[in-house]
Amino acid sequence: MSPVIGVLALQGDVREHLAALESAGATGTTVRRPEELAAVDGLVLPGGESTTISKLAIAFGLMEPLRERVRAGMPAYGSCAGMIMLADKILDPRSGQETIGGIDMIVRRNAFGRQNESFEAAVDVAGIEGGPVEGVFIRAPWVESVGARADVLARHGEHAVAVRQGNLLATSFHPELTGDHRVHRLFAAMVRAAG
Ligand SMILES: NC(=O)CC[C@H](N)C(=O)O
Repeated sequence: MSPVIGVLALQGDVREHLAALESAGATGTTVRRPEELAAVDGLVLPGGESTTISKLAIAFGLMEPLRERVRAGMPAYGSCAGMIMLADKILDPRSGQETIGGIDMIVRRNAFGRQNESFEAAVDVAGIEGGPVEGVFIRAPWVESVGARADVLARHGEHAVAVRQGNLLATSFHPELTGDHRVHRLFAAMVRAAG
């Protein structure tokens, strides 16, 4: 059976992730309410603006349910702002900014520069066959440091840009914008394996 994977739909590039999940053989659905979160097998946290996503998650009563499901082992994949949401710690949070946490790492927001410094780069990701993926970096975070429980799957230059810890996966870049669905296939396989 194809797993049902939610996309947190508070803000950000929700549609692109839903399309990428469908192409990866999963069923995608939007999640805005705790009841919707309870019904999915895994969750994608899209890119957007992590400060806004944090505020809306609190306002929608989703922050605690998200933390509980992640703690209980629900697979989650965060791209860009979603990576920030899965980090245990932000180096430079805005005041009041919270994360769901779960990955033992410290991230730096906007580390690769501003919007007009956005770029694409080929990124070799451990566990993804068939050559590098095209990474789209838009005001992307990088991983400043990871703890012992997290594995770095990819780097761009010196900096970690893809990390996995158990059922949690995070990338600095946006695979949903490229038409290459291998990262979503990897995540769908993680969700199937957890089910
Ligand atoms: N494309 C993105 O998701 C940008 C992330 C944004 N810079 C943040 O702090 O959330």
